[in-house]
Parts: sequence; structure tokens; C-alpha cells
Amino acid sequence: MLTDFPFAIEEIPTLSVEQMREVDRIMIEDLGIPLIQMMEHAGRALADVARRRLGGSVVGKHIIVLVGAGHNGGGGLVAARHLHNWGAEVHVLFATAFKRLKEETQRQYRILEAIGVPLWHFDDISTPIDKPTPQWGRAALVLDALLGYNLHGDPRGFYADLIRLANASRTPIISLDVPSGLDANDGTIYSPCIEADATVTLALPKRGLRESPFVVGDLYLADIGIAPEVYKRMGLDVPPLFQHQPIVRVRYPT
Ligand SMILES: NC(=O)C1=CN([C@@H]2O[C@H](COP(=O)(O)OP(=O)(O)OC[C@H]3O[C@@H](n4cnc5c(N)ncnc54)[C@H](O)[C@@H]3O)[C@@H](O)[C@H]2O)[C@@H](O)CC1
Ligand SMILES: [K+]
Repeated sequence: MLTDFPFAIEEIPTLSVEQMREVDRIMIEDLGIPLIQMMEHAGRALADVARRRLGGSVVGKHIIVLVGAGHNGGGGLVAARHLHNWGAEVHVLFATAFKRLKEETQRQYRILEAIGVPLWHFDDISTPIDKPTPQWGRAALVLDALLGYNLHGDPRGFYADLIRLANASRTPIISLDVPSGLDANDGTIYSPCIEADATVTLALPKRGLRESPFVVGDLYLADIGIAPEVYKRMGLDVPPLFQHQPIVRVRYPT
């Protein structure tokens, strides 16, 4: 199912970051759908694609989840929880301190802490940053939930360190929404940028994804429950993308 190519990217409206923010605003403020609900769908979709790309089961598989301060990070923490529940050995690496996390992301952090999923702040790990930490050698998969559509400029500090570590590890990477380091609006590839094997983007593709298939990898589109009325209100004509399944593959022009 997930391997179908029901839609070519040019058949689907691609959104600017500003339009995506407007989708969020209408959903939350006008329709009363809380962010945490969309975040749950986002993270669950990321976990589903991870399981599928690992052959259908994650039992005993070592998965590293890279998490930033924003809602992209929150989605990564949701995915970490579902993969843990499905039997994976999940390690979460944060690029920043708990107090810097956005409120909804802190909530997800506390849930994982209560469950007992290993949570590492990047500078807890004394390993020199230029050598992959031991887990990287064992990892079957890395999930990139460091930066989403609110990236501004070159990734800084531990974000940059984790991006370099992930790329250097040669472990397959699945990015949430956009590969961290790629500008969701104009496709600028900042330095460093995650080189994803796959990207699970949310609701509709962001414009920047069209320009750079080589860092995006295989592109999946995940249903996070956006009502068609939201797009109508924005003057967007969106086909019924998720009529058969909650996640669809999107193909780039050959
Ligand atoms: N409708 C949607 O599209 C939804 C989107 N969600 C997620 O929310 C994300 C956007 O969330 P946010 O607005 O919190 O932003 P992000 O999660 O994209 O990250 C912003 C954070 O990263 C930091 N940052 C930005 N540029 C940086 C740089 N160059 N170096 C280091 N740190 C940097 C900022 O300080 C900020 O804390 C989307 O990408 C998506 O993953 C979902 O949670 C909910 C619904
Ligand atoms: K990301």
C-alpha cells in the first residue's frame, strides 16, 4: 500500500510556510482542533513509515530519534513513544535543554520520561562530537525531528552537531515534515542539512520539498486530520489525497 504512487507532486498543491501556519491557525482557532491532536497524527505517521521501511516489525530494532525544541521535535517524541510501544529499542537525543522546549514538546518529553524511554541531552554524552556514539553503530534507523518549517538559516550548535553525526553514521534517516536544514519555503539547502532516505511531510507538501529530492529522499504525505473546509477557505483545491489510506507516497517528476 505505502509503496503506491497515487499522486505526482505536481498534482498536489504545495504550500508556503505562511500557508501552512494559516492551516494550523484555522484548525486550532476556528475549528478547535488542538495542536496536540495534529502532533499525535504526525508522530504516529512517522512511526508507521519507520516500521514499514524496517520490514514491518521494529521489535529489538535500535532507533535513534533526534529532537529539537519546536513542534517538529514534539512529533518526533510521539513517534518515539509508538515505536517503543511496538518493541523497538528507542534512544532520544535532544539538541537543547528541556527548559528550551516548547510547551507541547515538554508535555511529550514528560510522557516518555514517565514511561522510561532513554532520553539523552546531547551534551550529556561525553563522546567527542566528531565520532559517532556507540549506539549509532547499532542503529537500524535515525528519525530526524530536529527542525521543521520554522528553520531560520544554517542549523546552529548541537542541531548542527547532530545533523553531522546522523549523516556521518550512514544509518538510514527518516525526516519529519522537512529534512532538518532544508528551507521549507524556497528549498535552500543550508549547511549542514540532513540527507534523508525518506521524508514524511504533513498535510500537504511544503514548496521547498519540490526543489530538492536528493535531500528529501522518498516522499510520504501524512494525513493529520485537516478538514477540506480549511483548504477551501484558503482558496486551495485539494484532491481527496487520503481517501484510501492515511499515508501516501508522492512521486517526483522523473
Ligand atoms: N499543520 C502542520 O503542518 C503541523 C505541523 N507540525 C509540526 O510543527 C513544525 C513547526 O513547528 P515549530 O513552529 O515549533 O518550529 P520547528 O519545530 O520547525 O523548530 C523551531 C525551533 O527550532 C529553532 N531553530 C530555528 N532555526 C534554527 C537554526 N538555524 N538552528 C538552530 N535552531 C533553530 C527555533 O528556535 C525553534 O525553537 C512543523 O515542521 C511540523 O513538524 C505539527 O506539530 C502540527 C501540525
Ligand atoms: K525535521
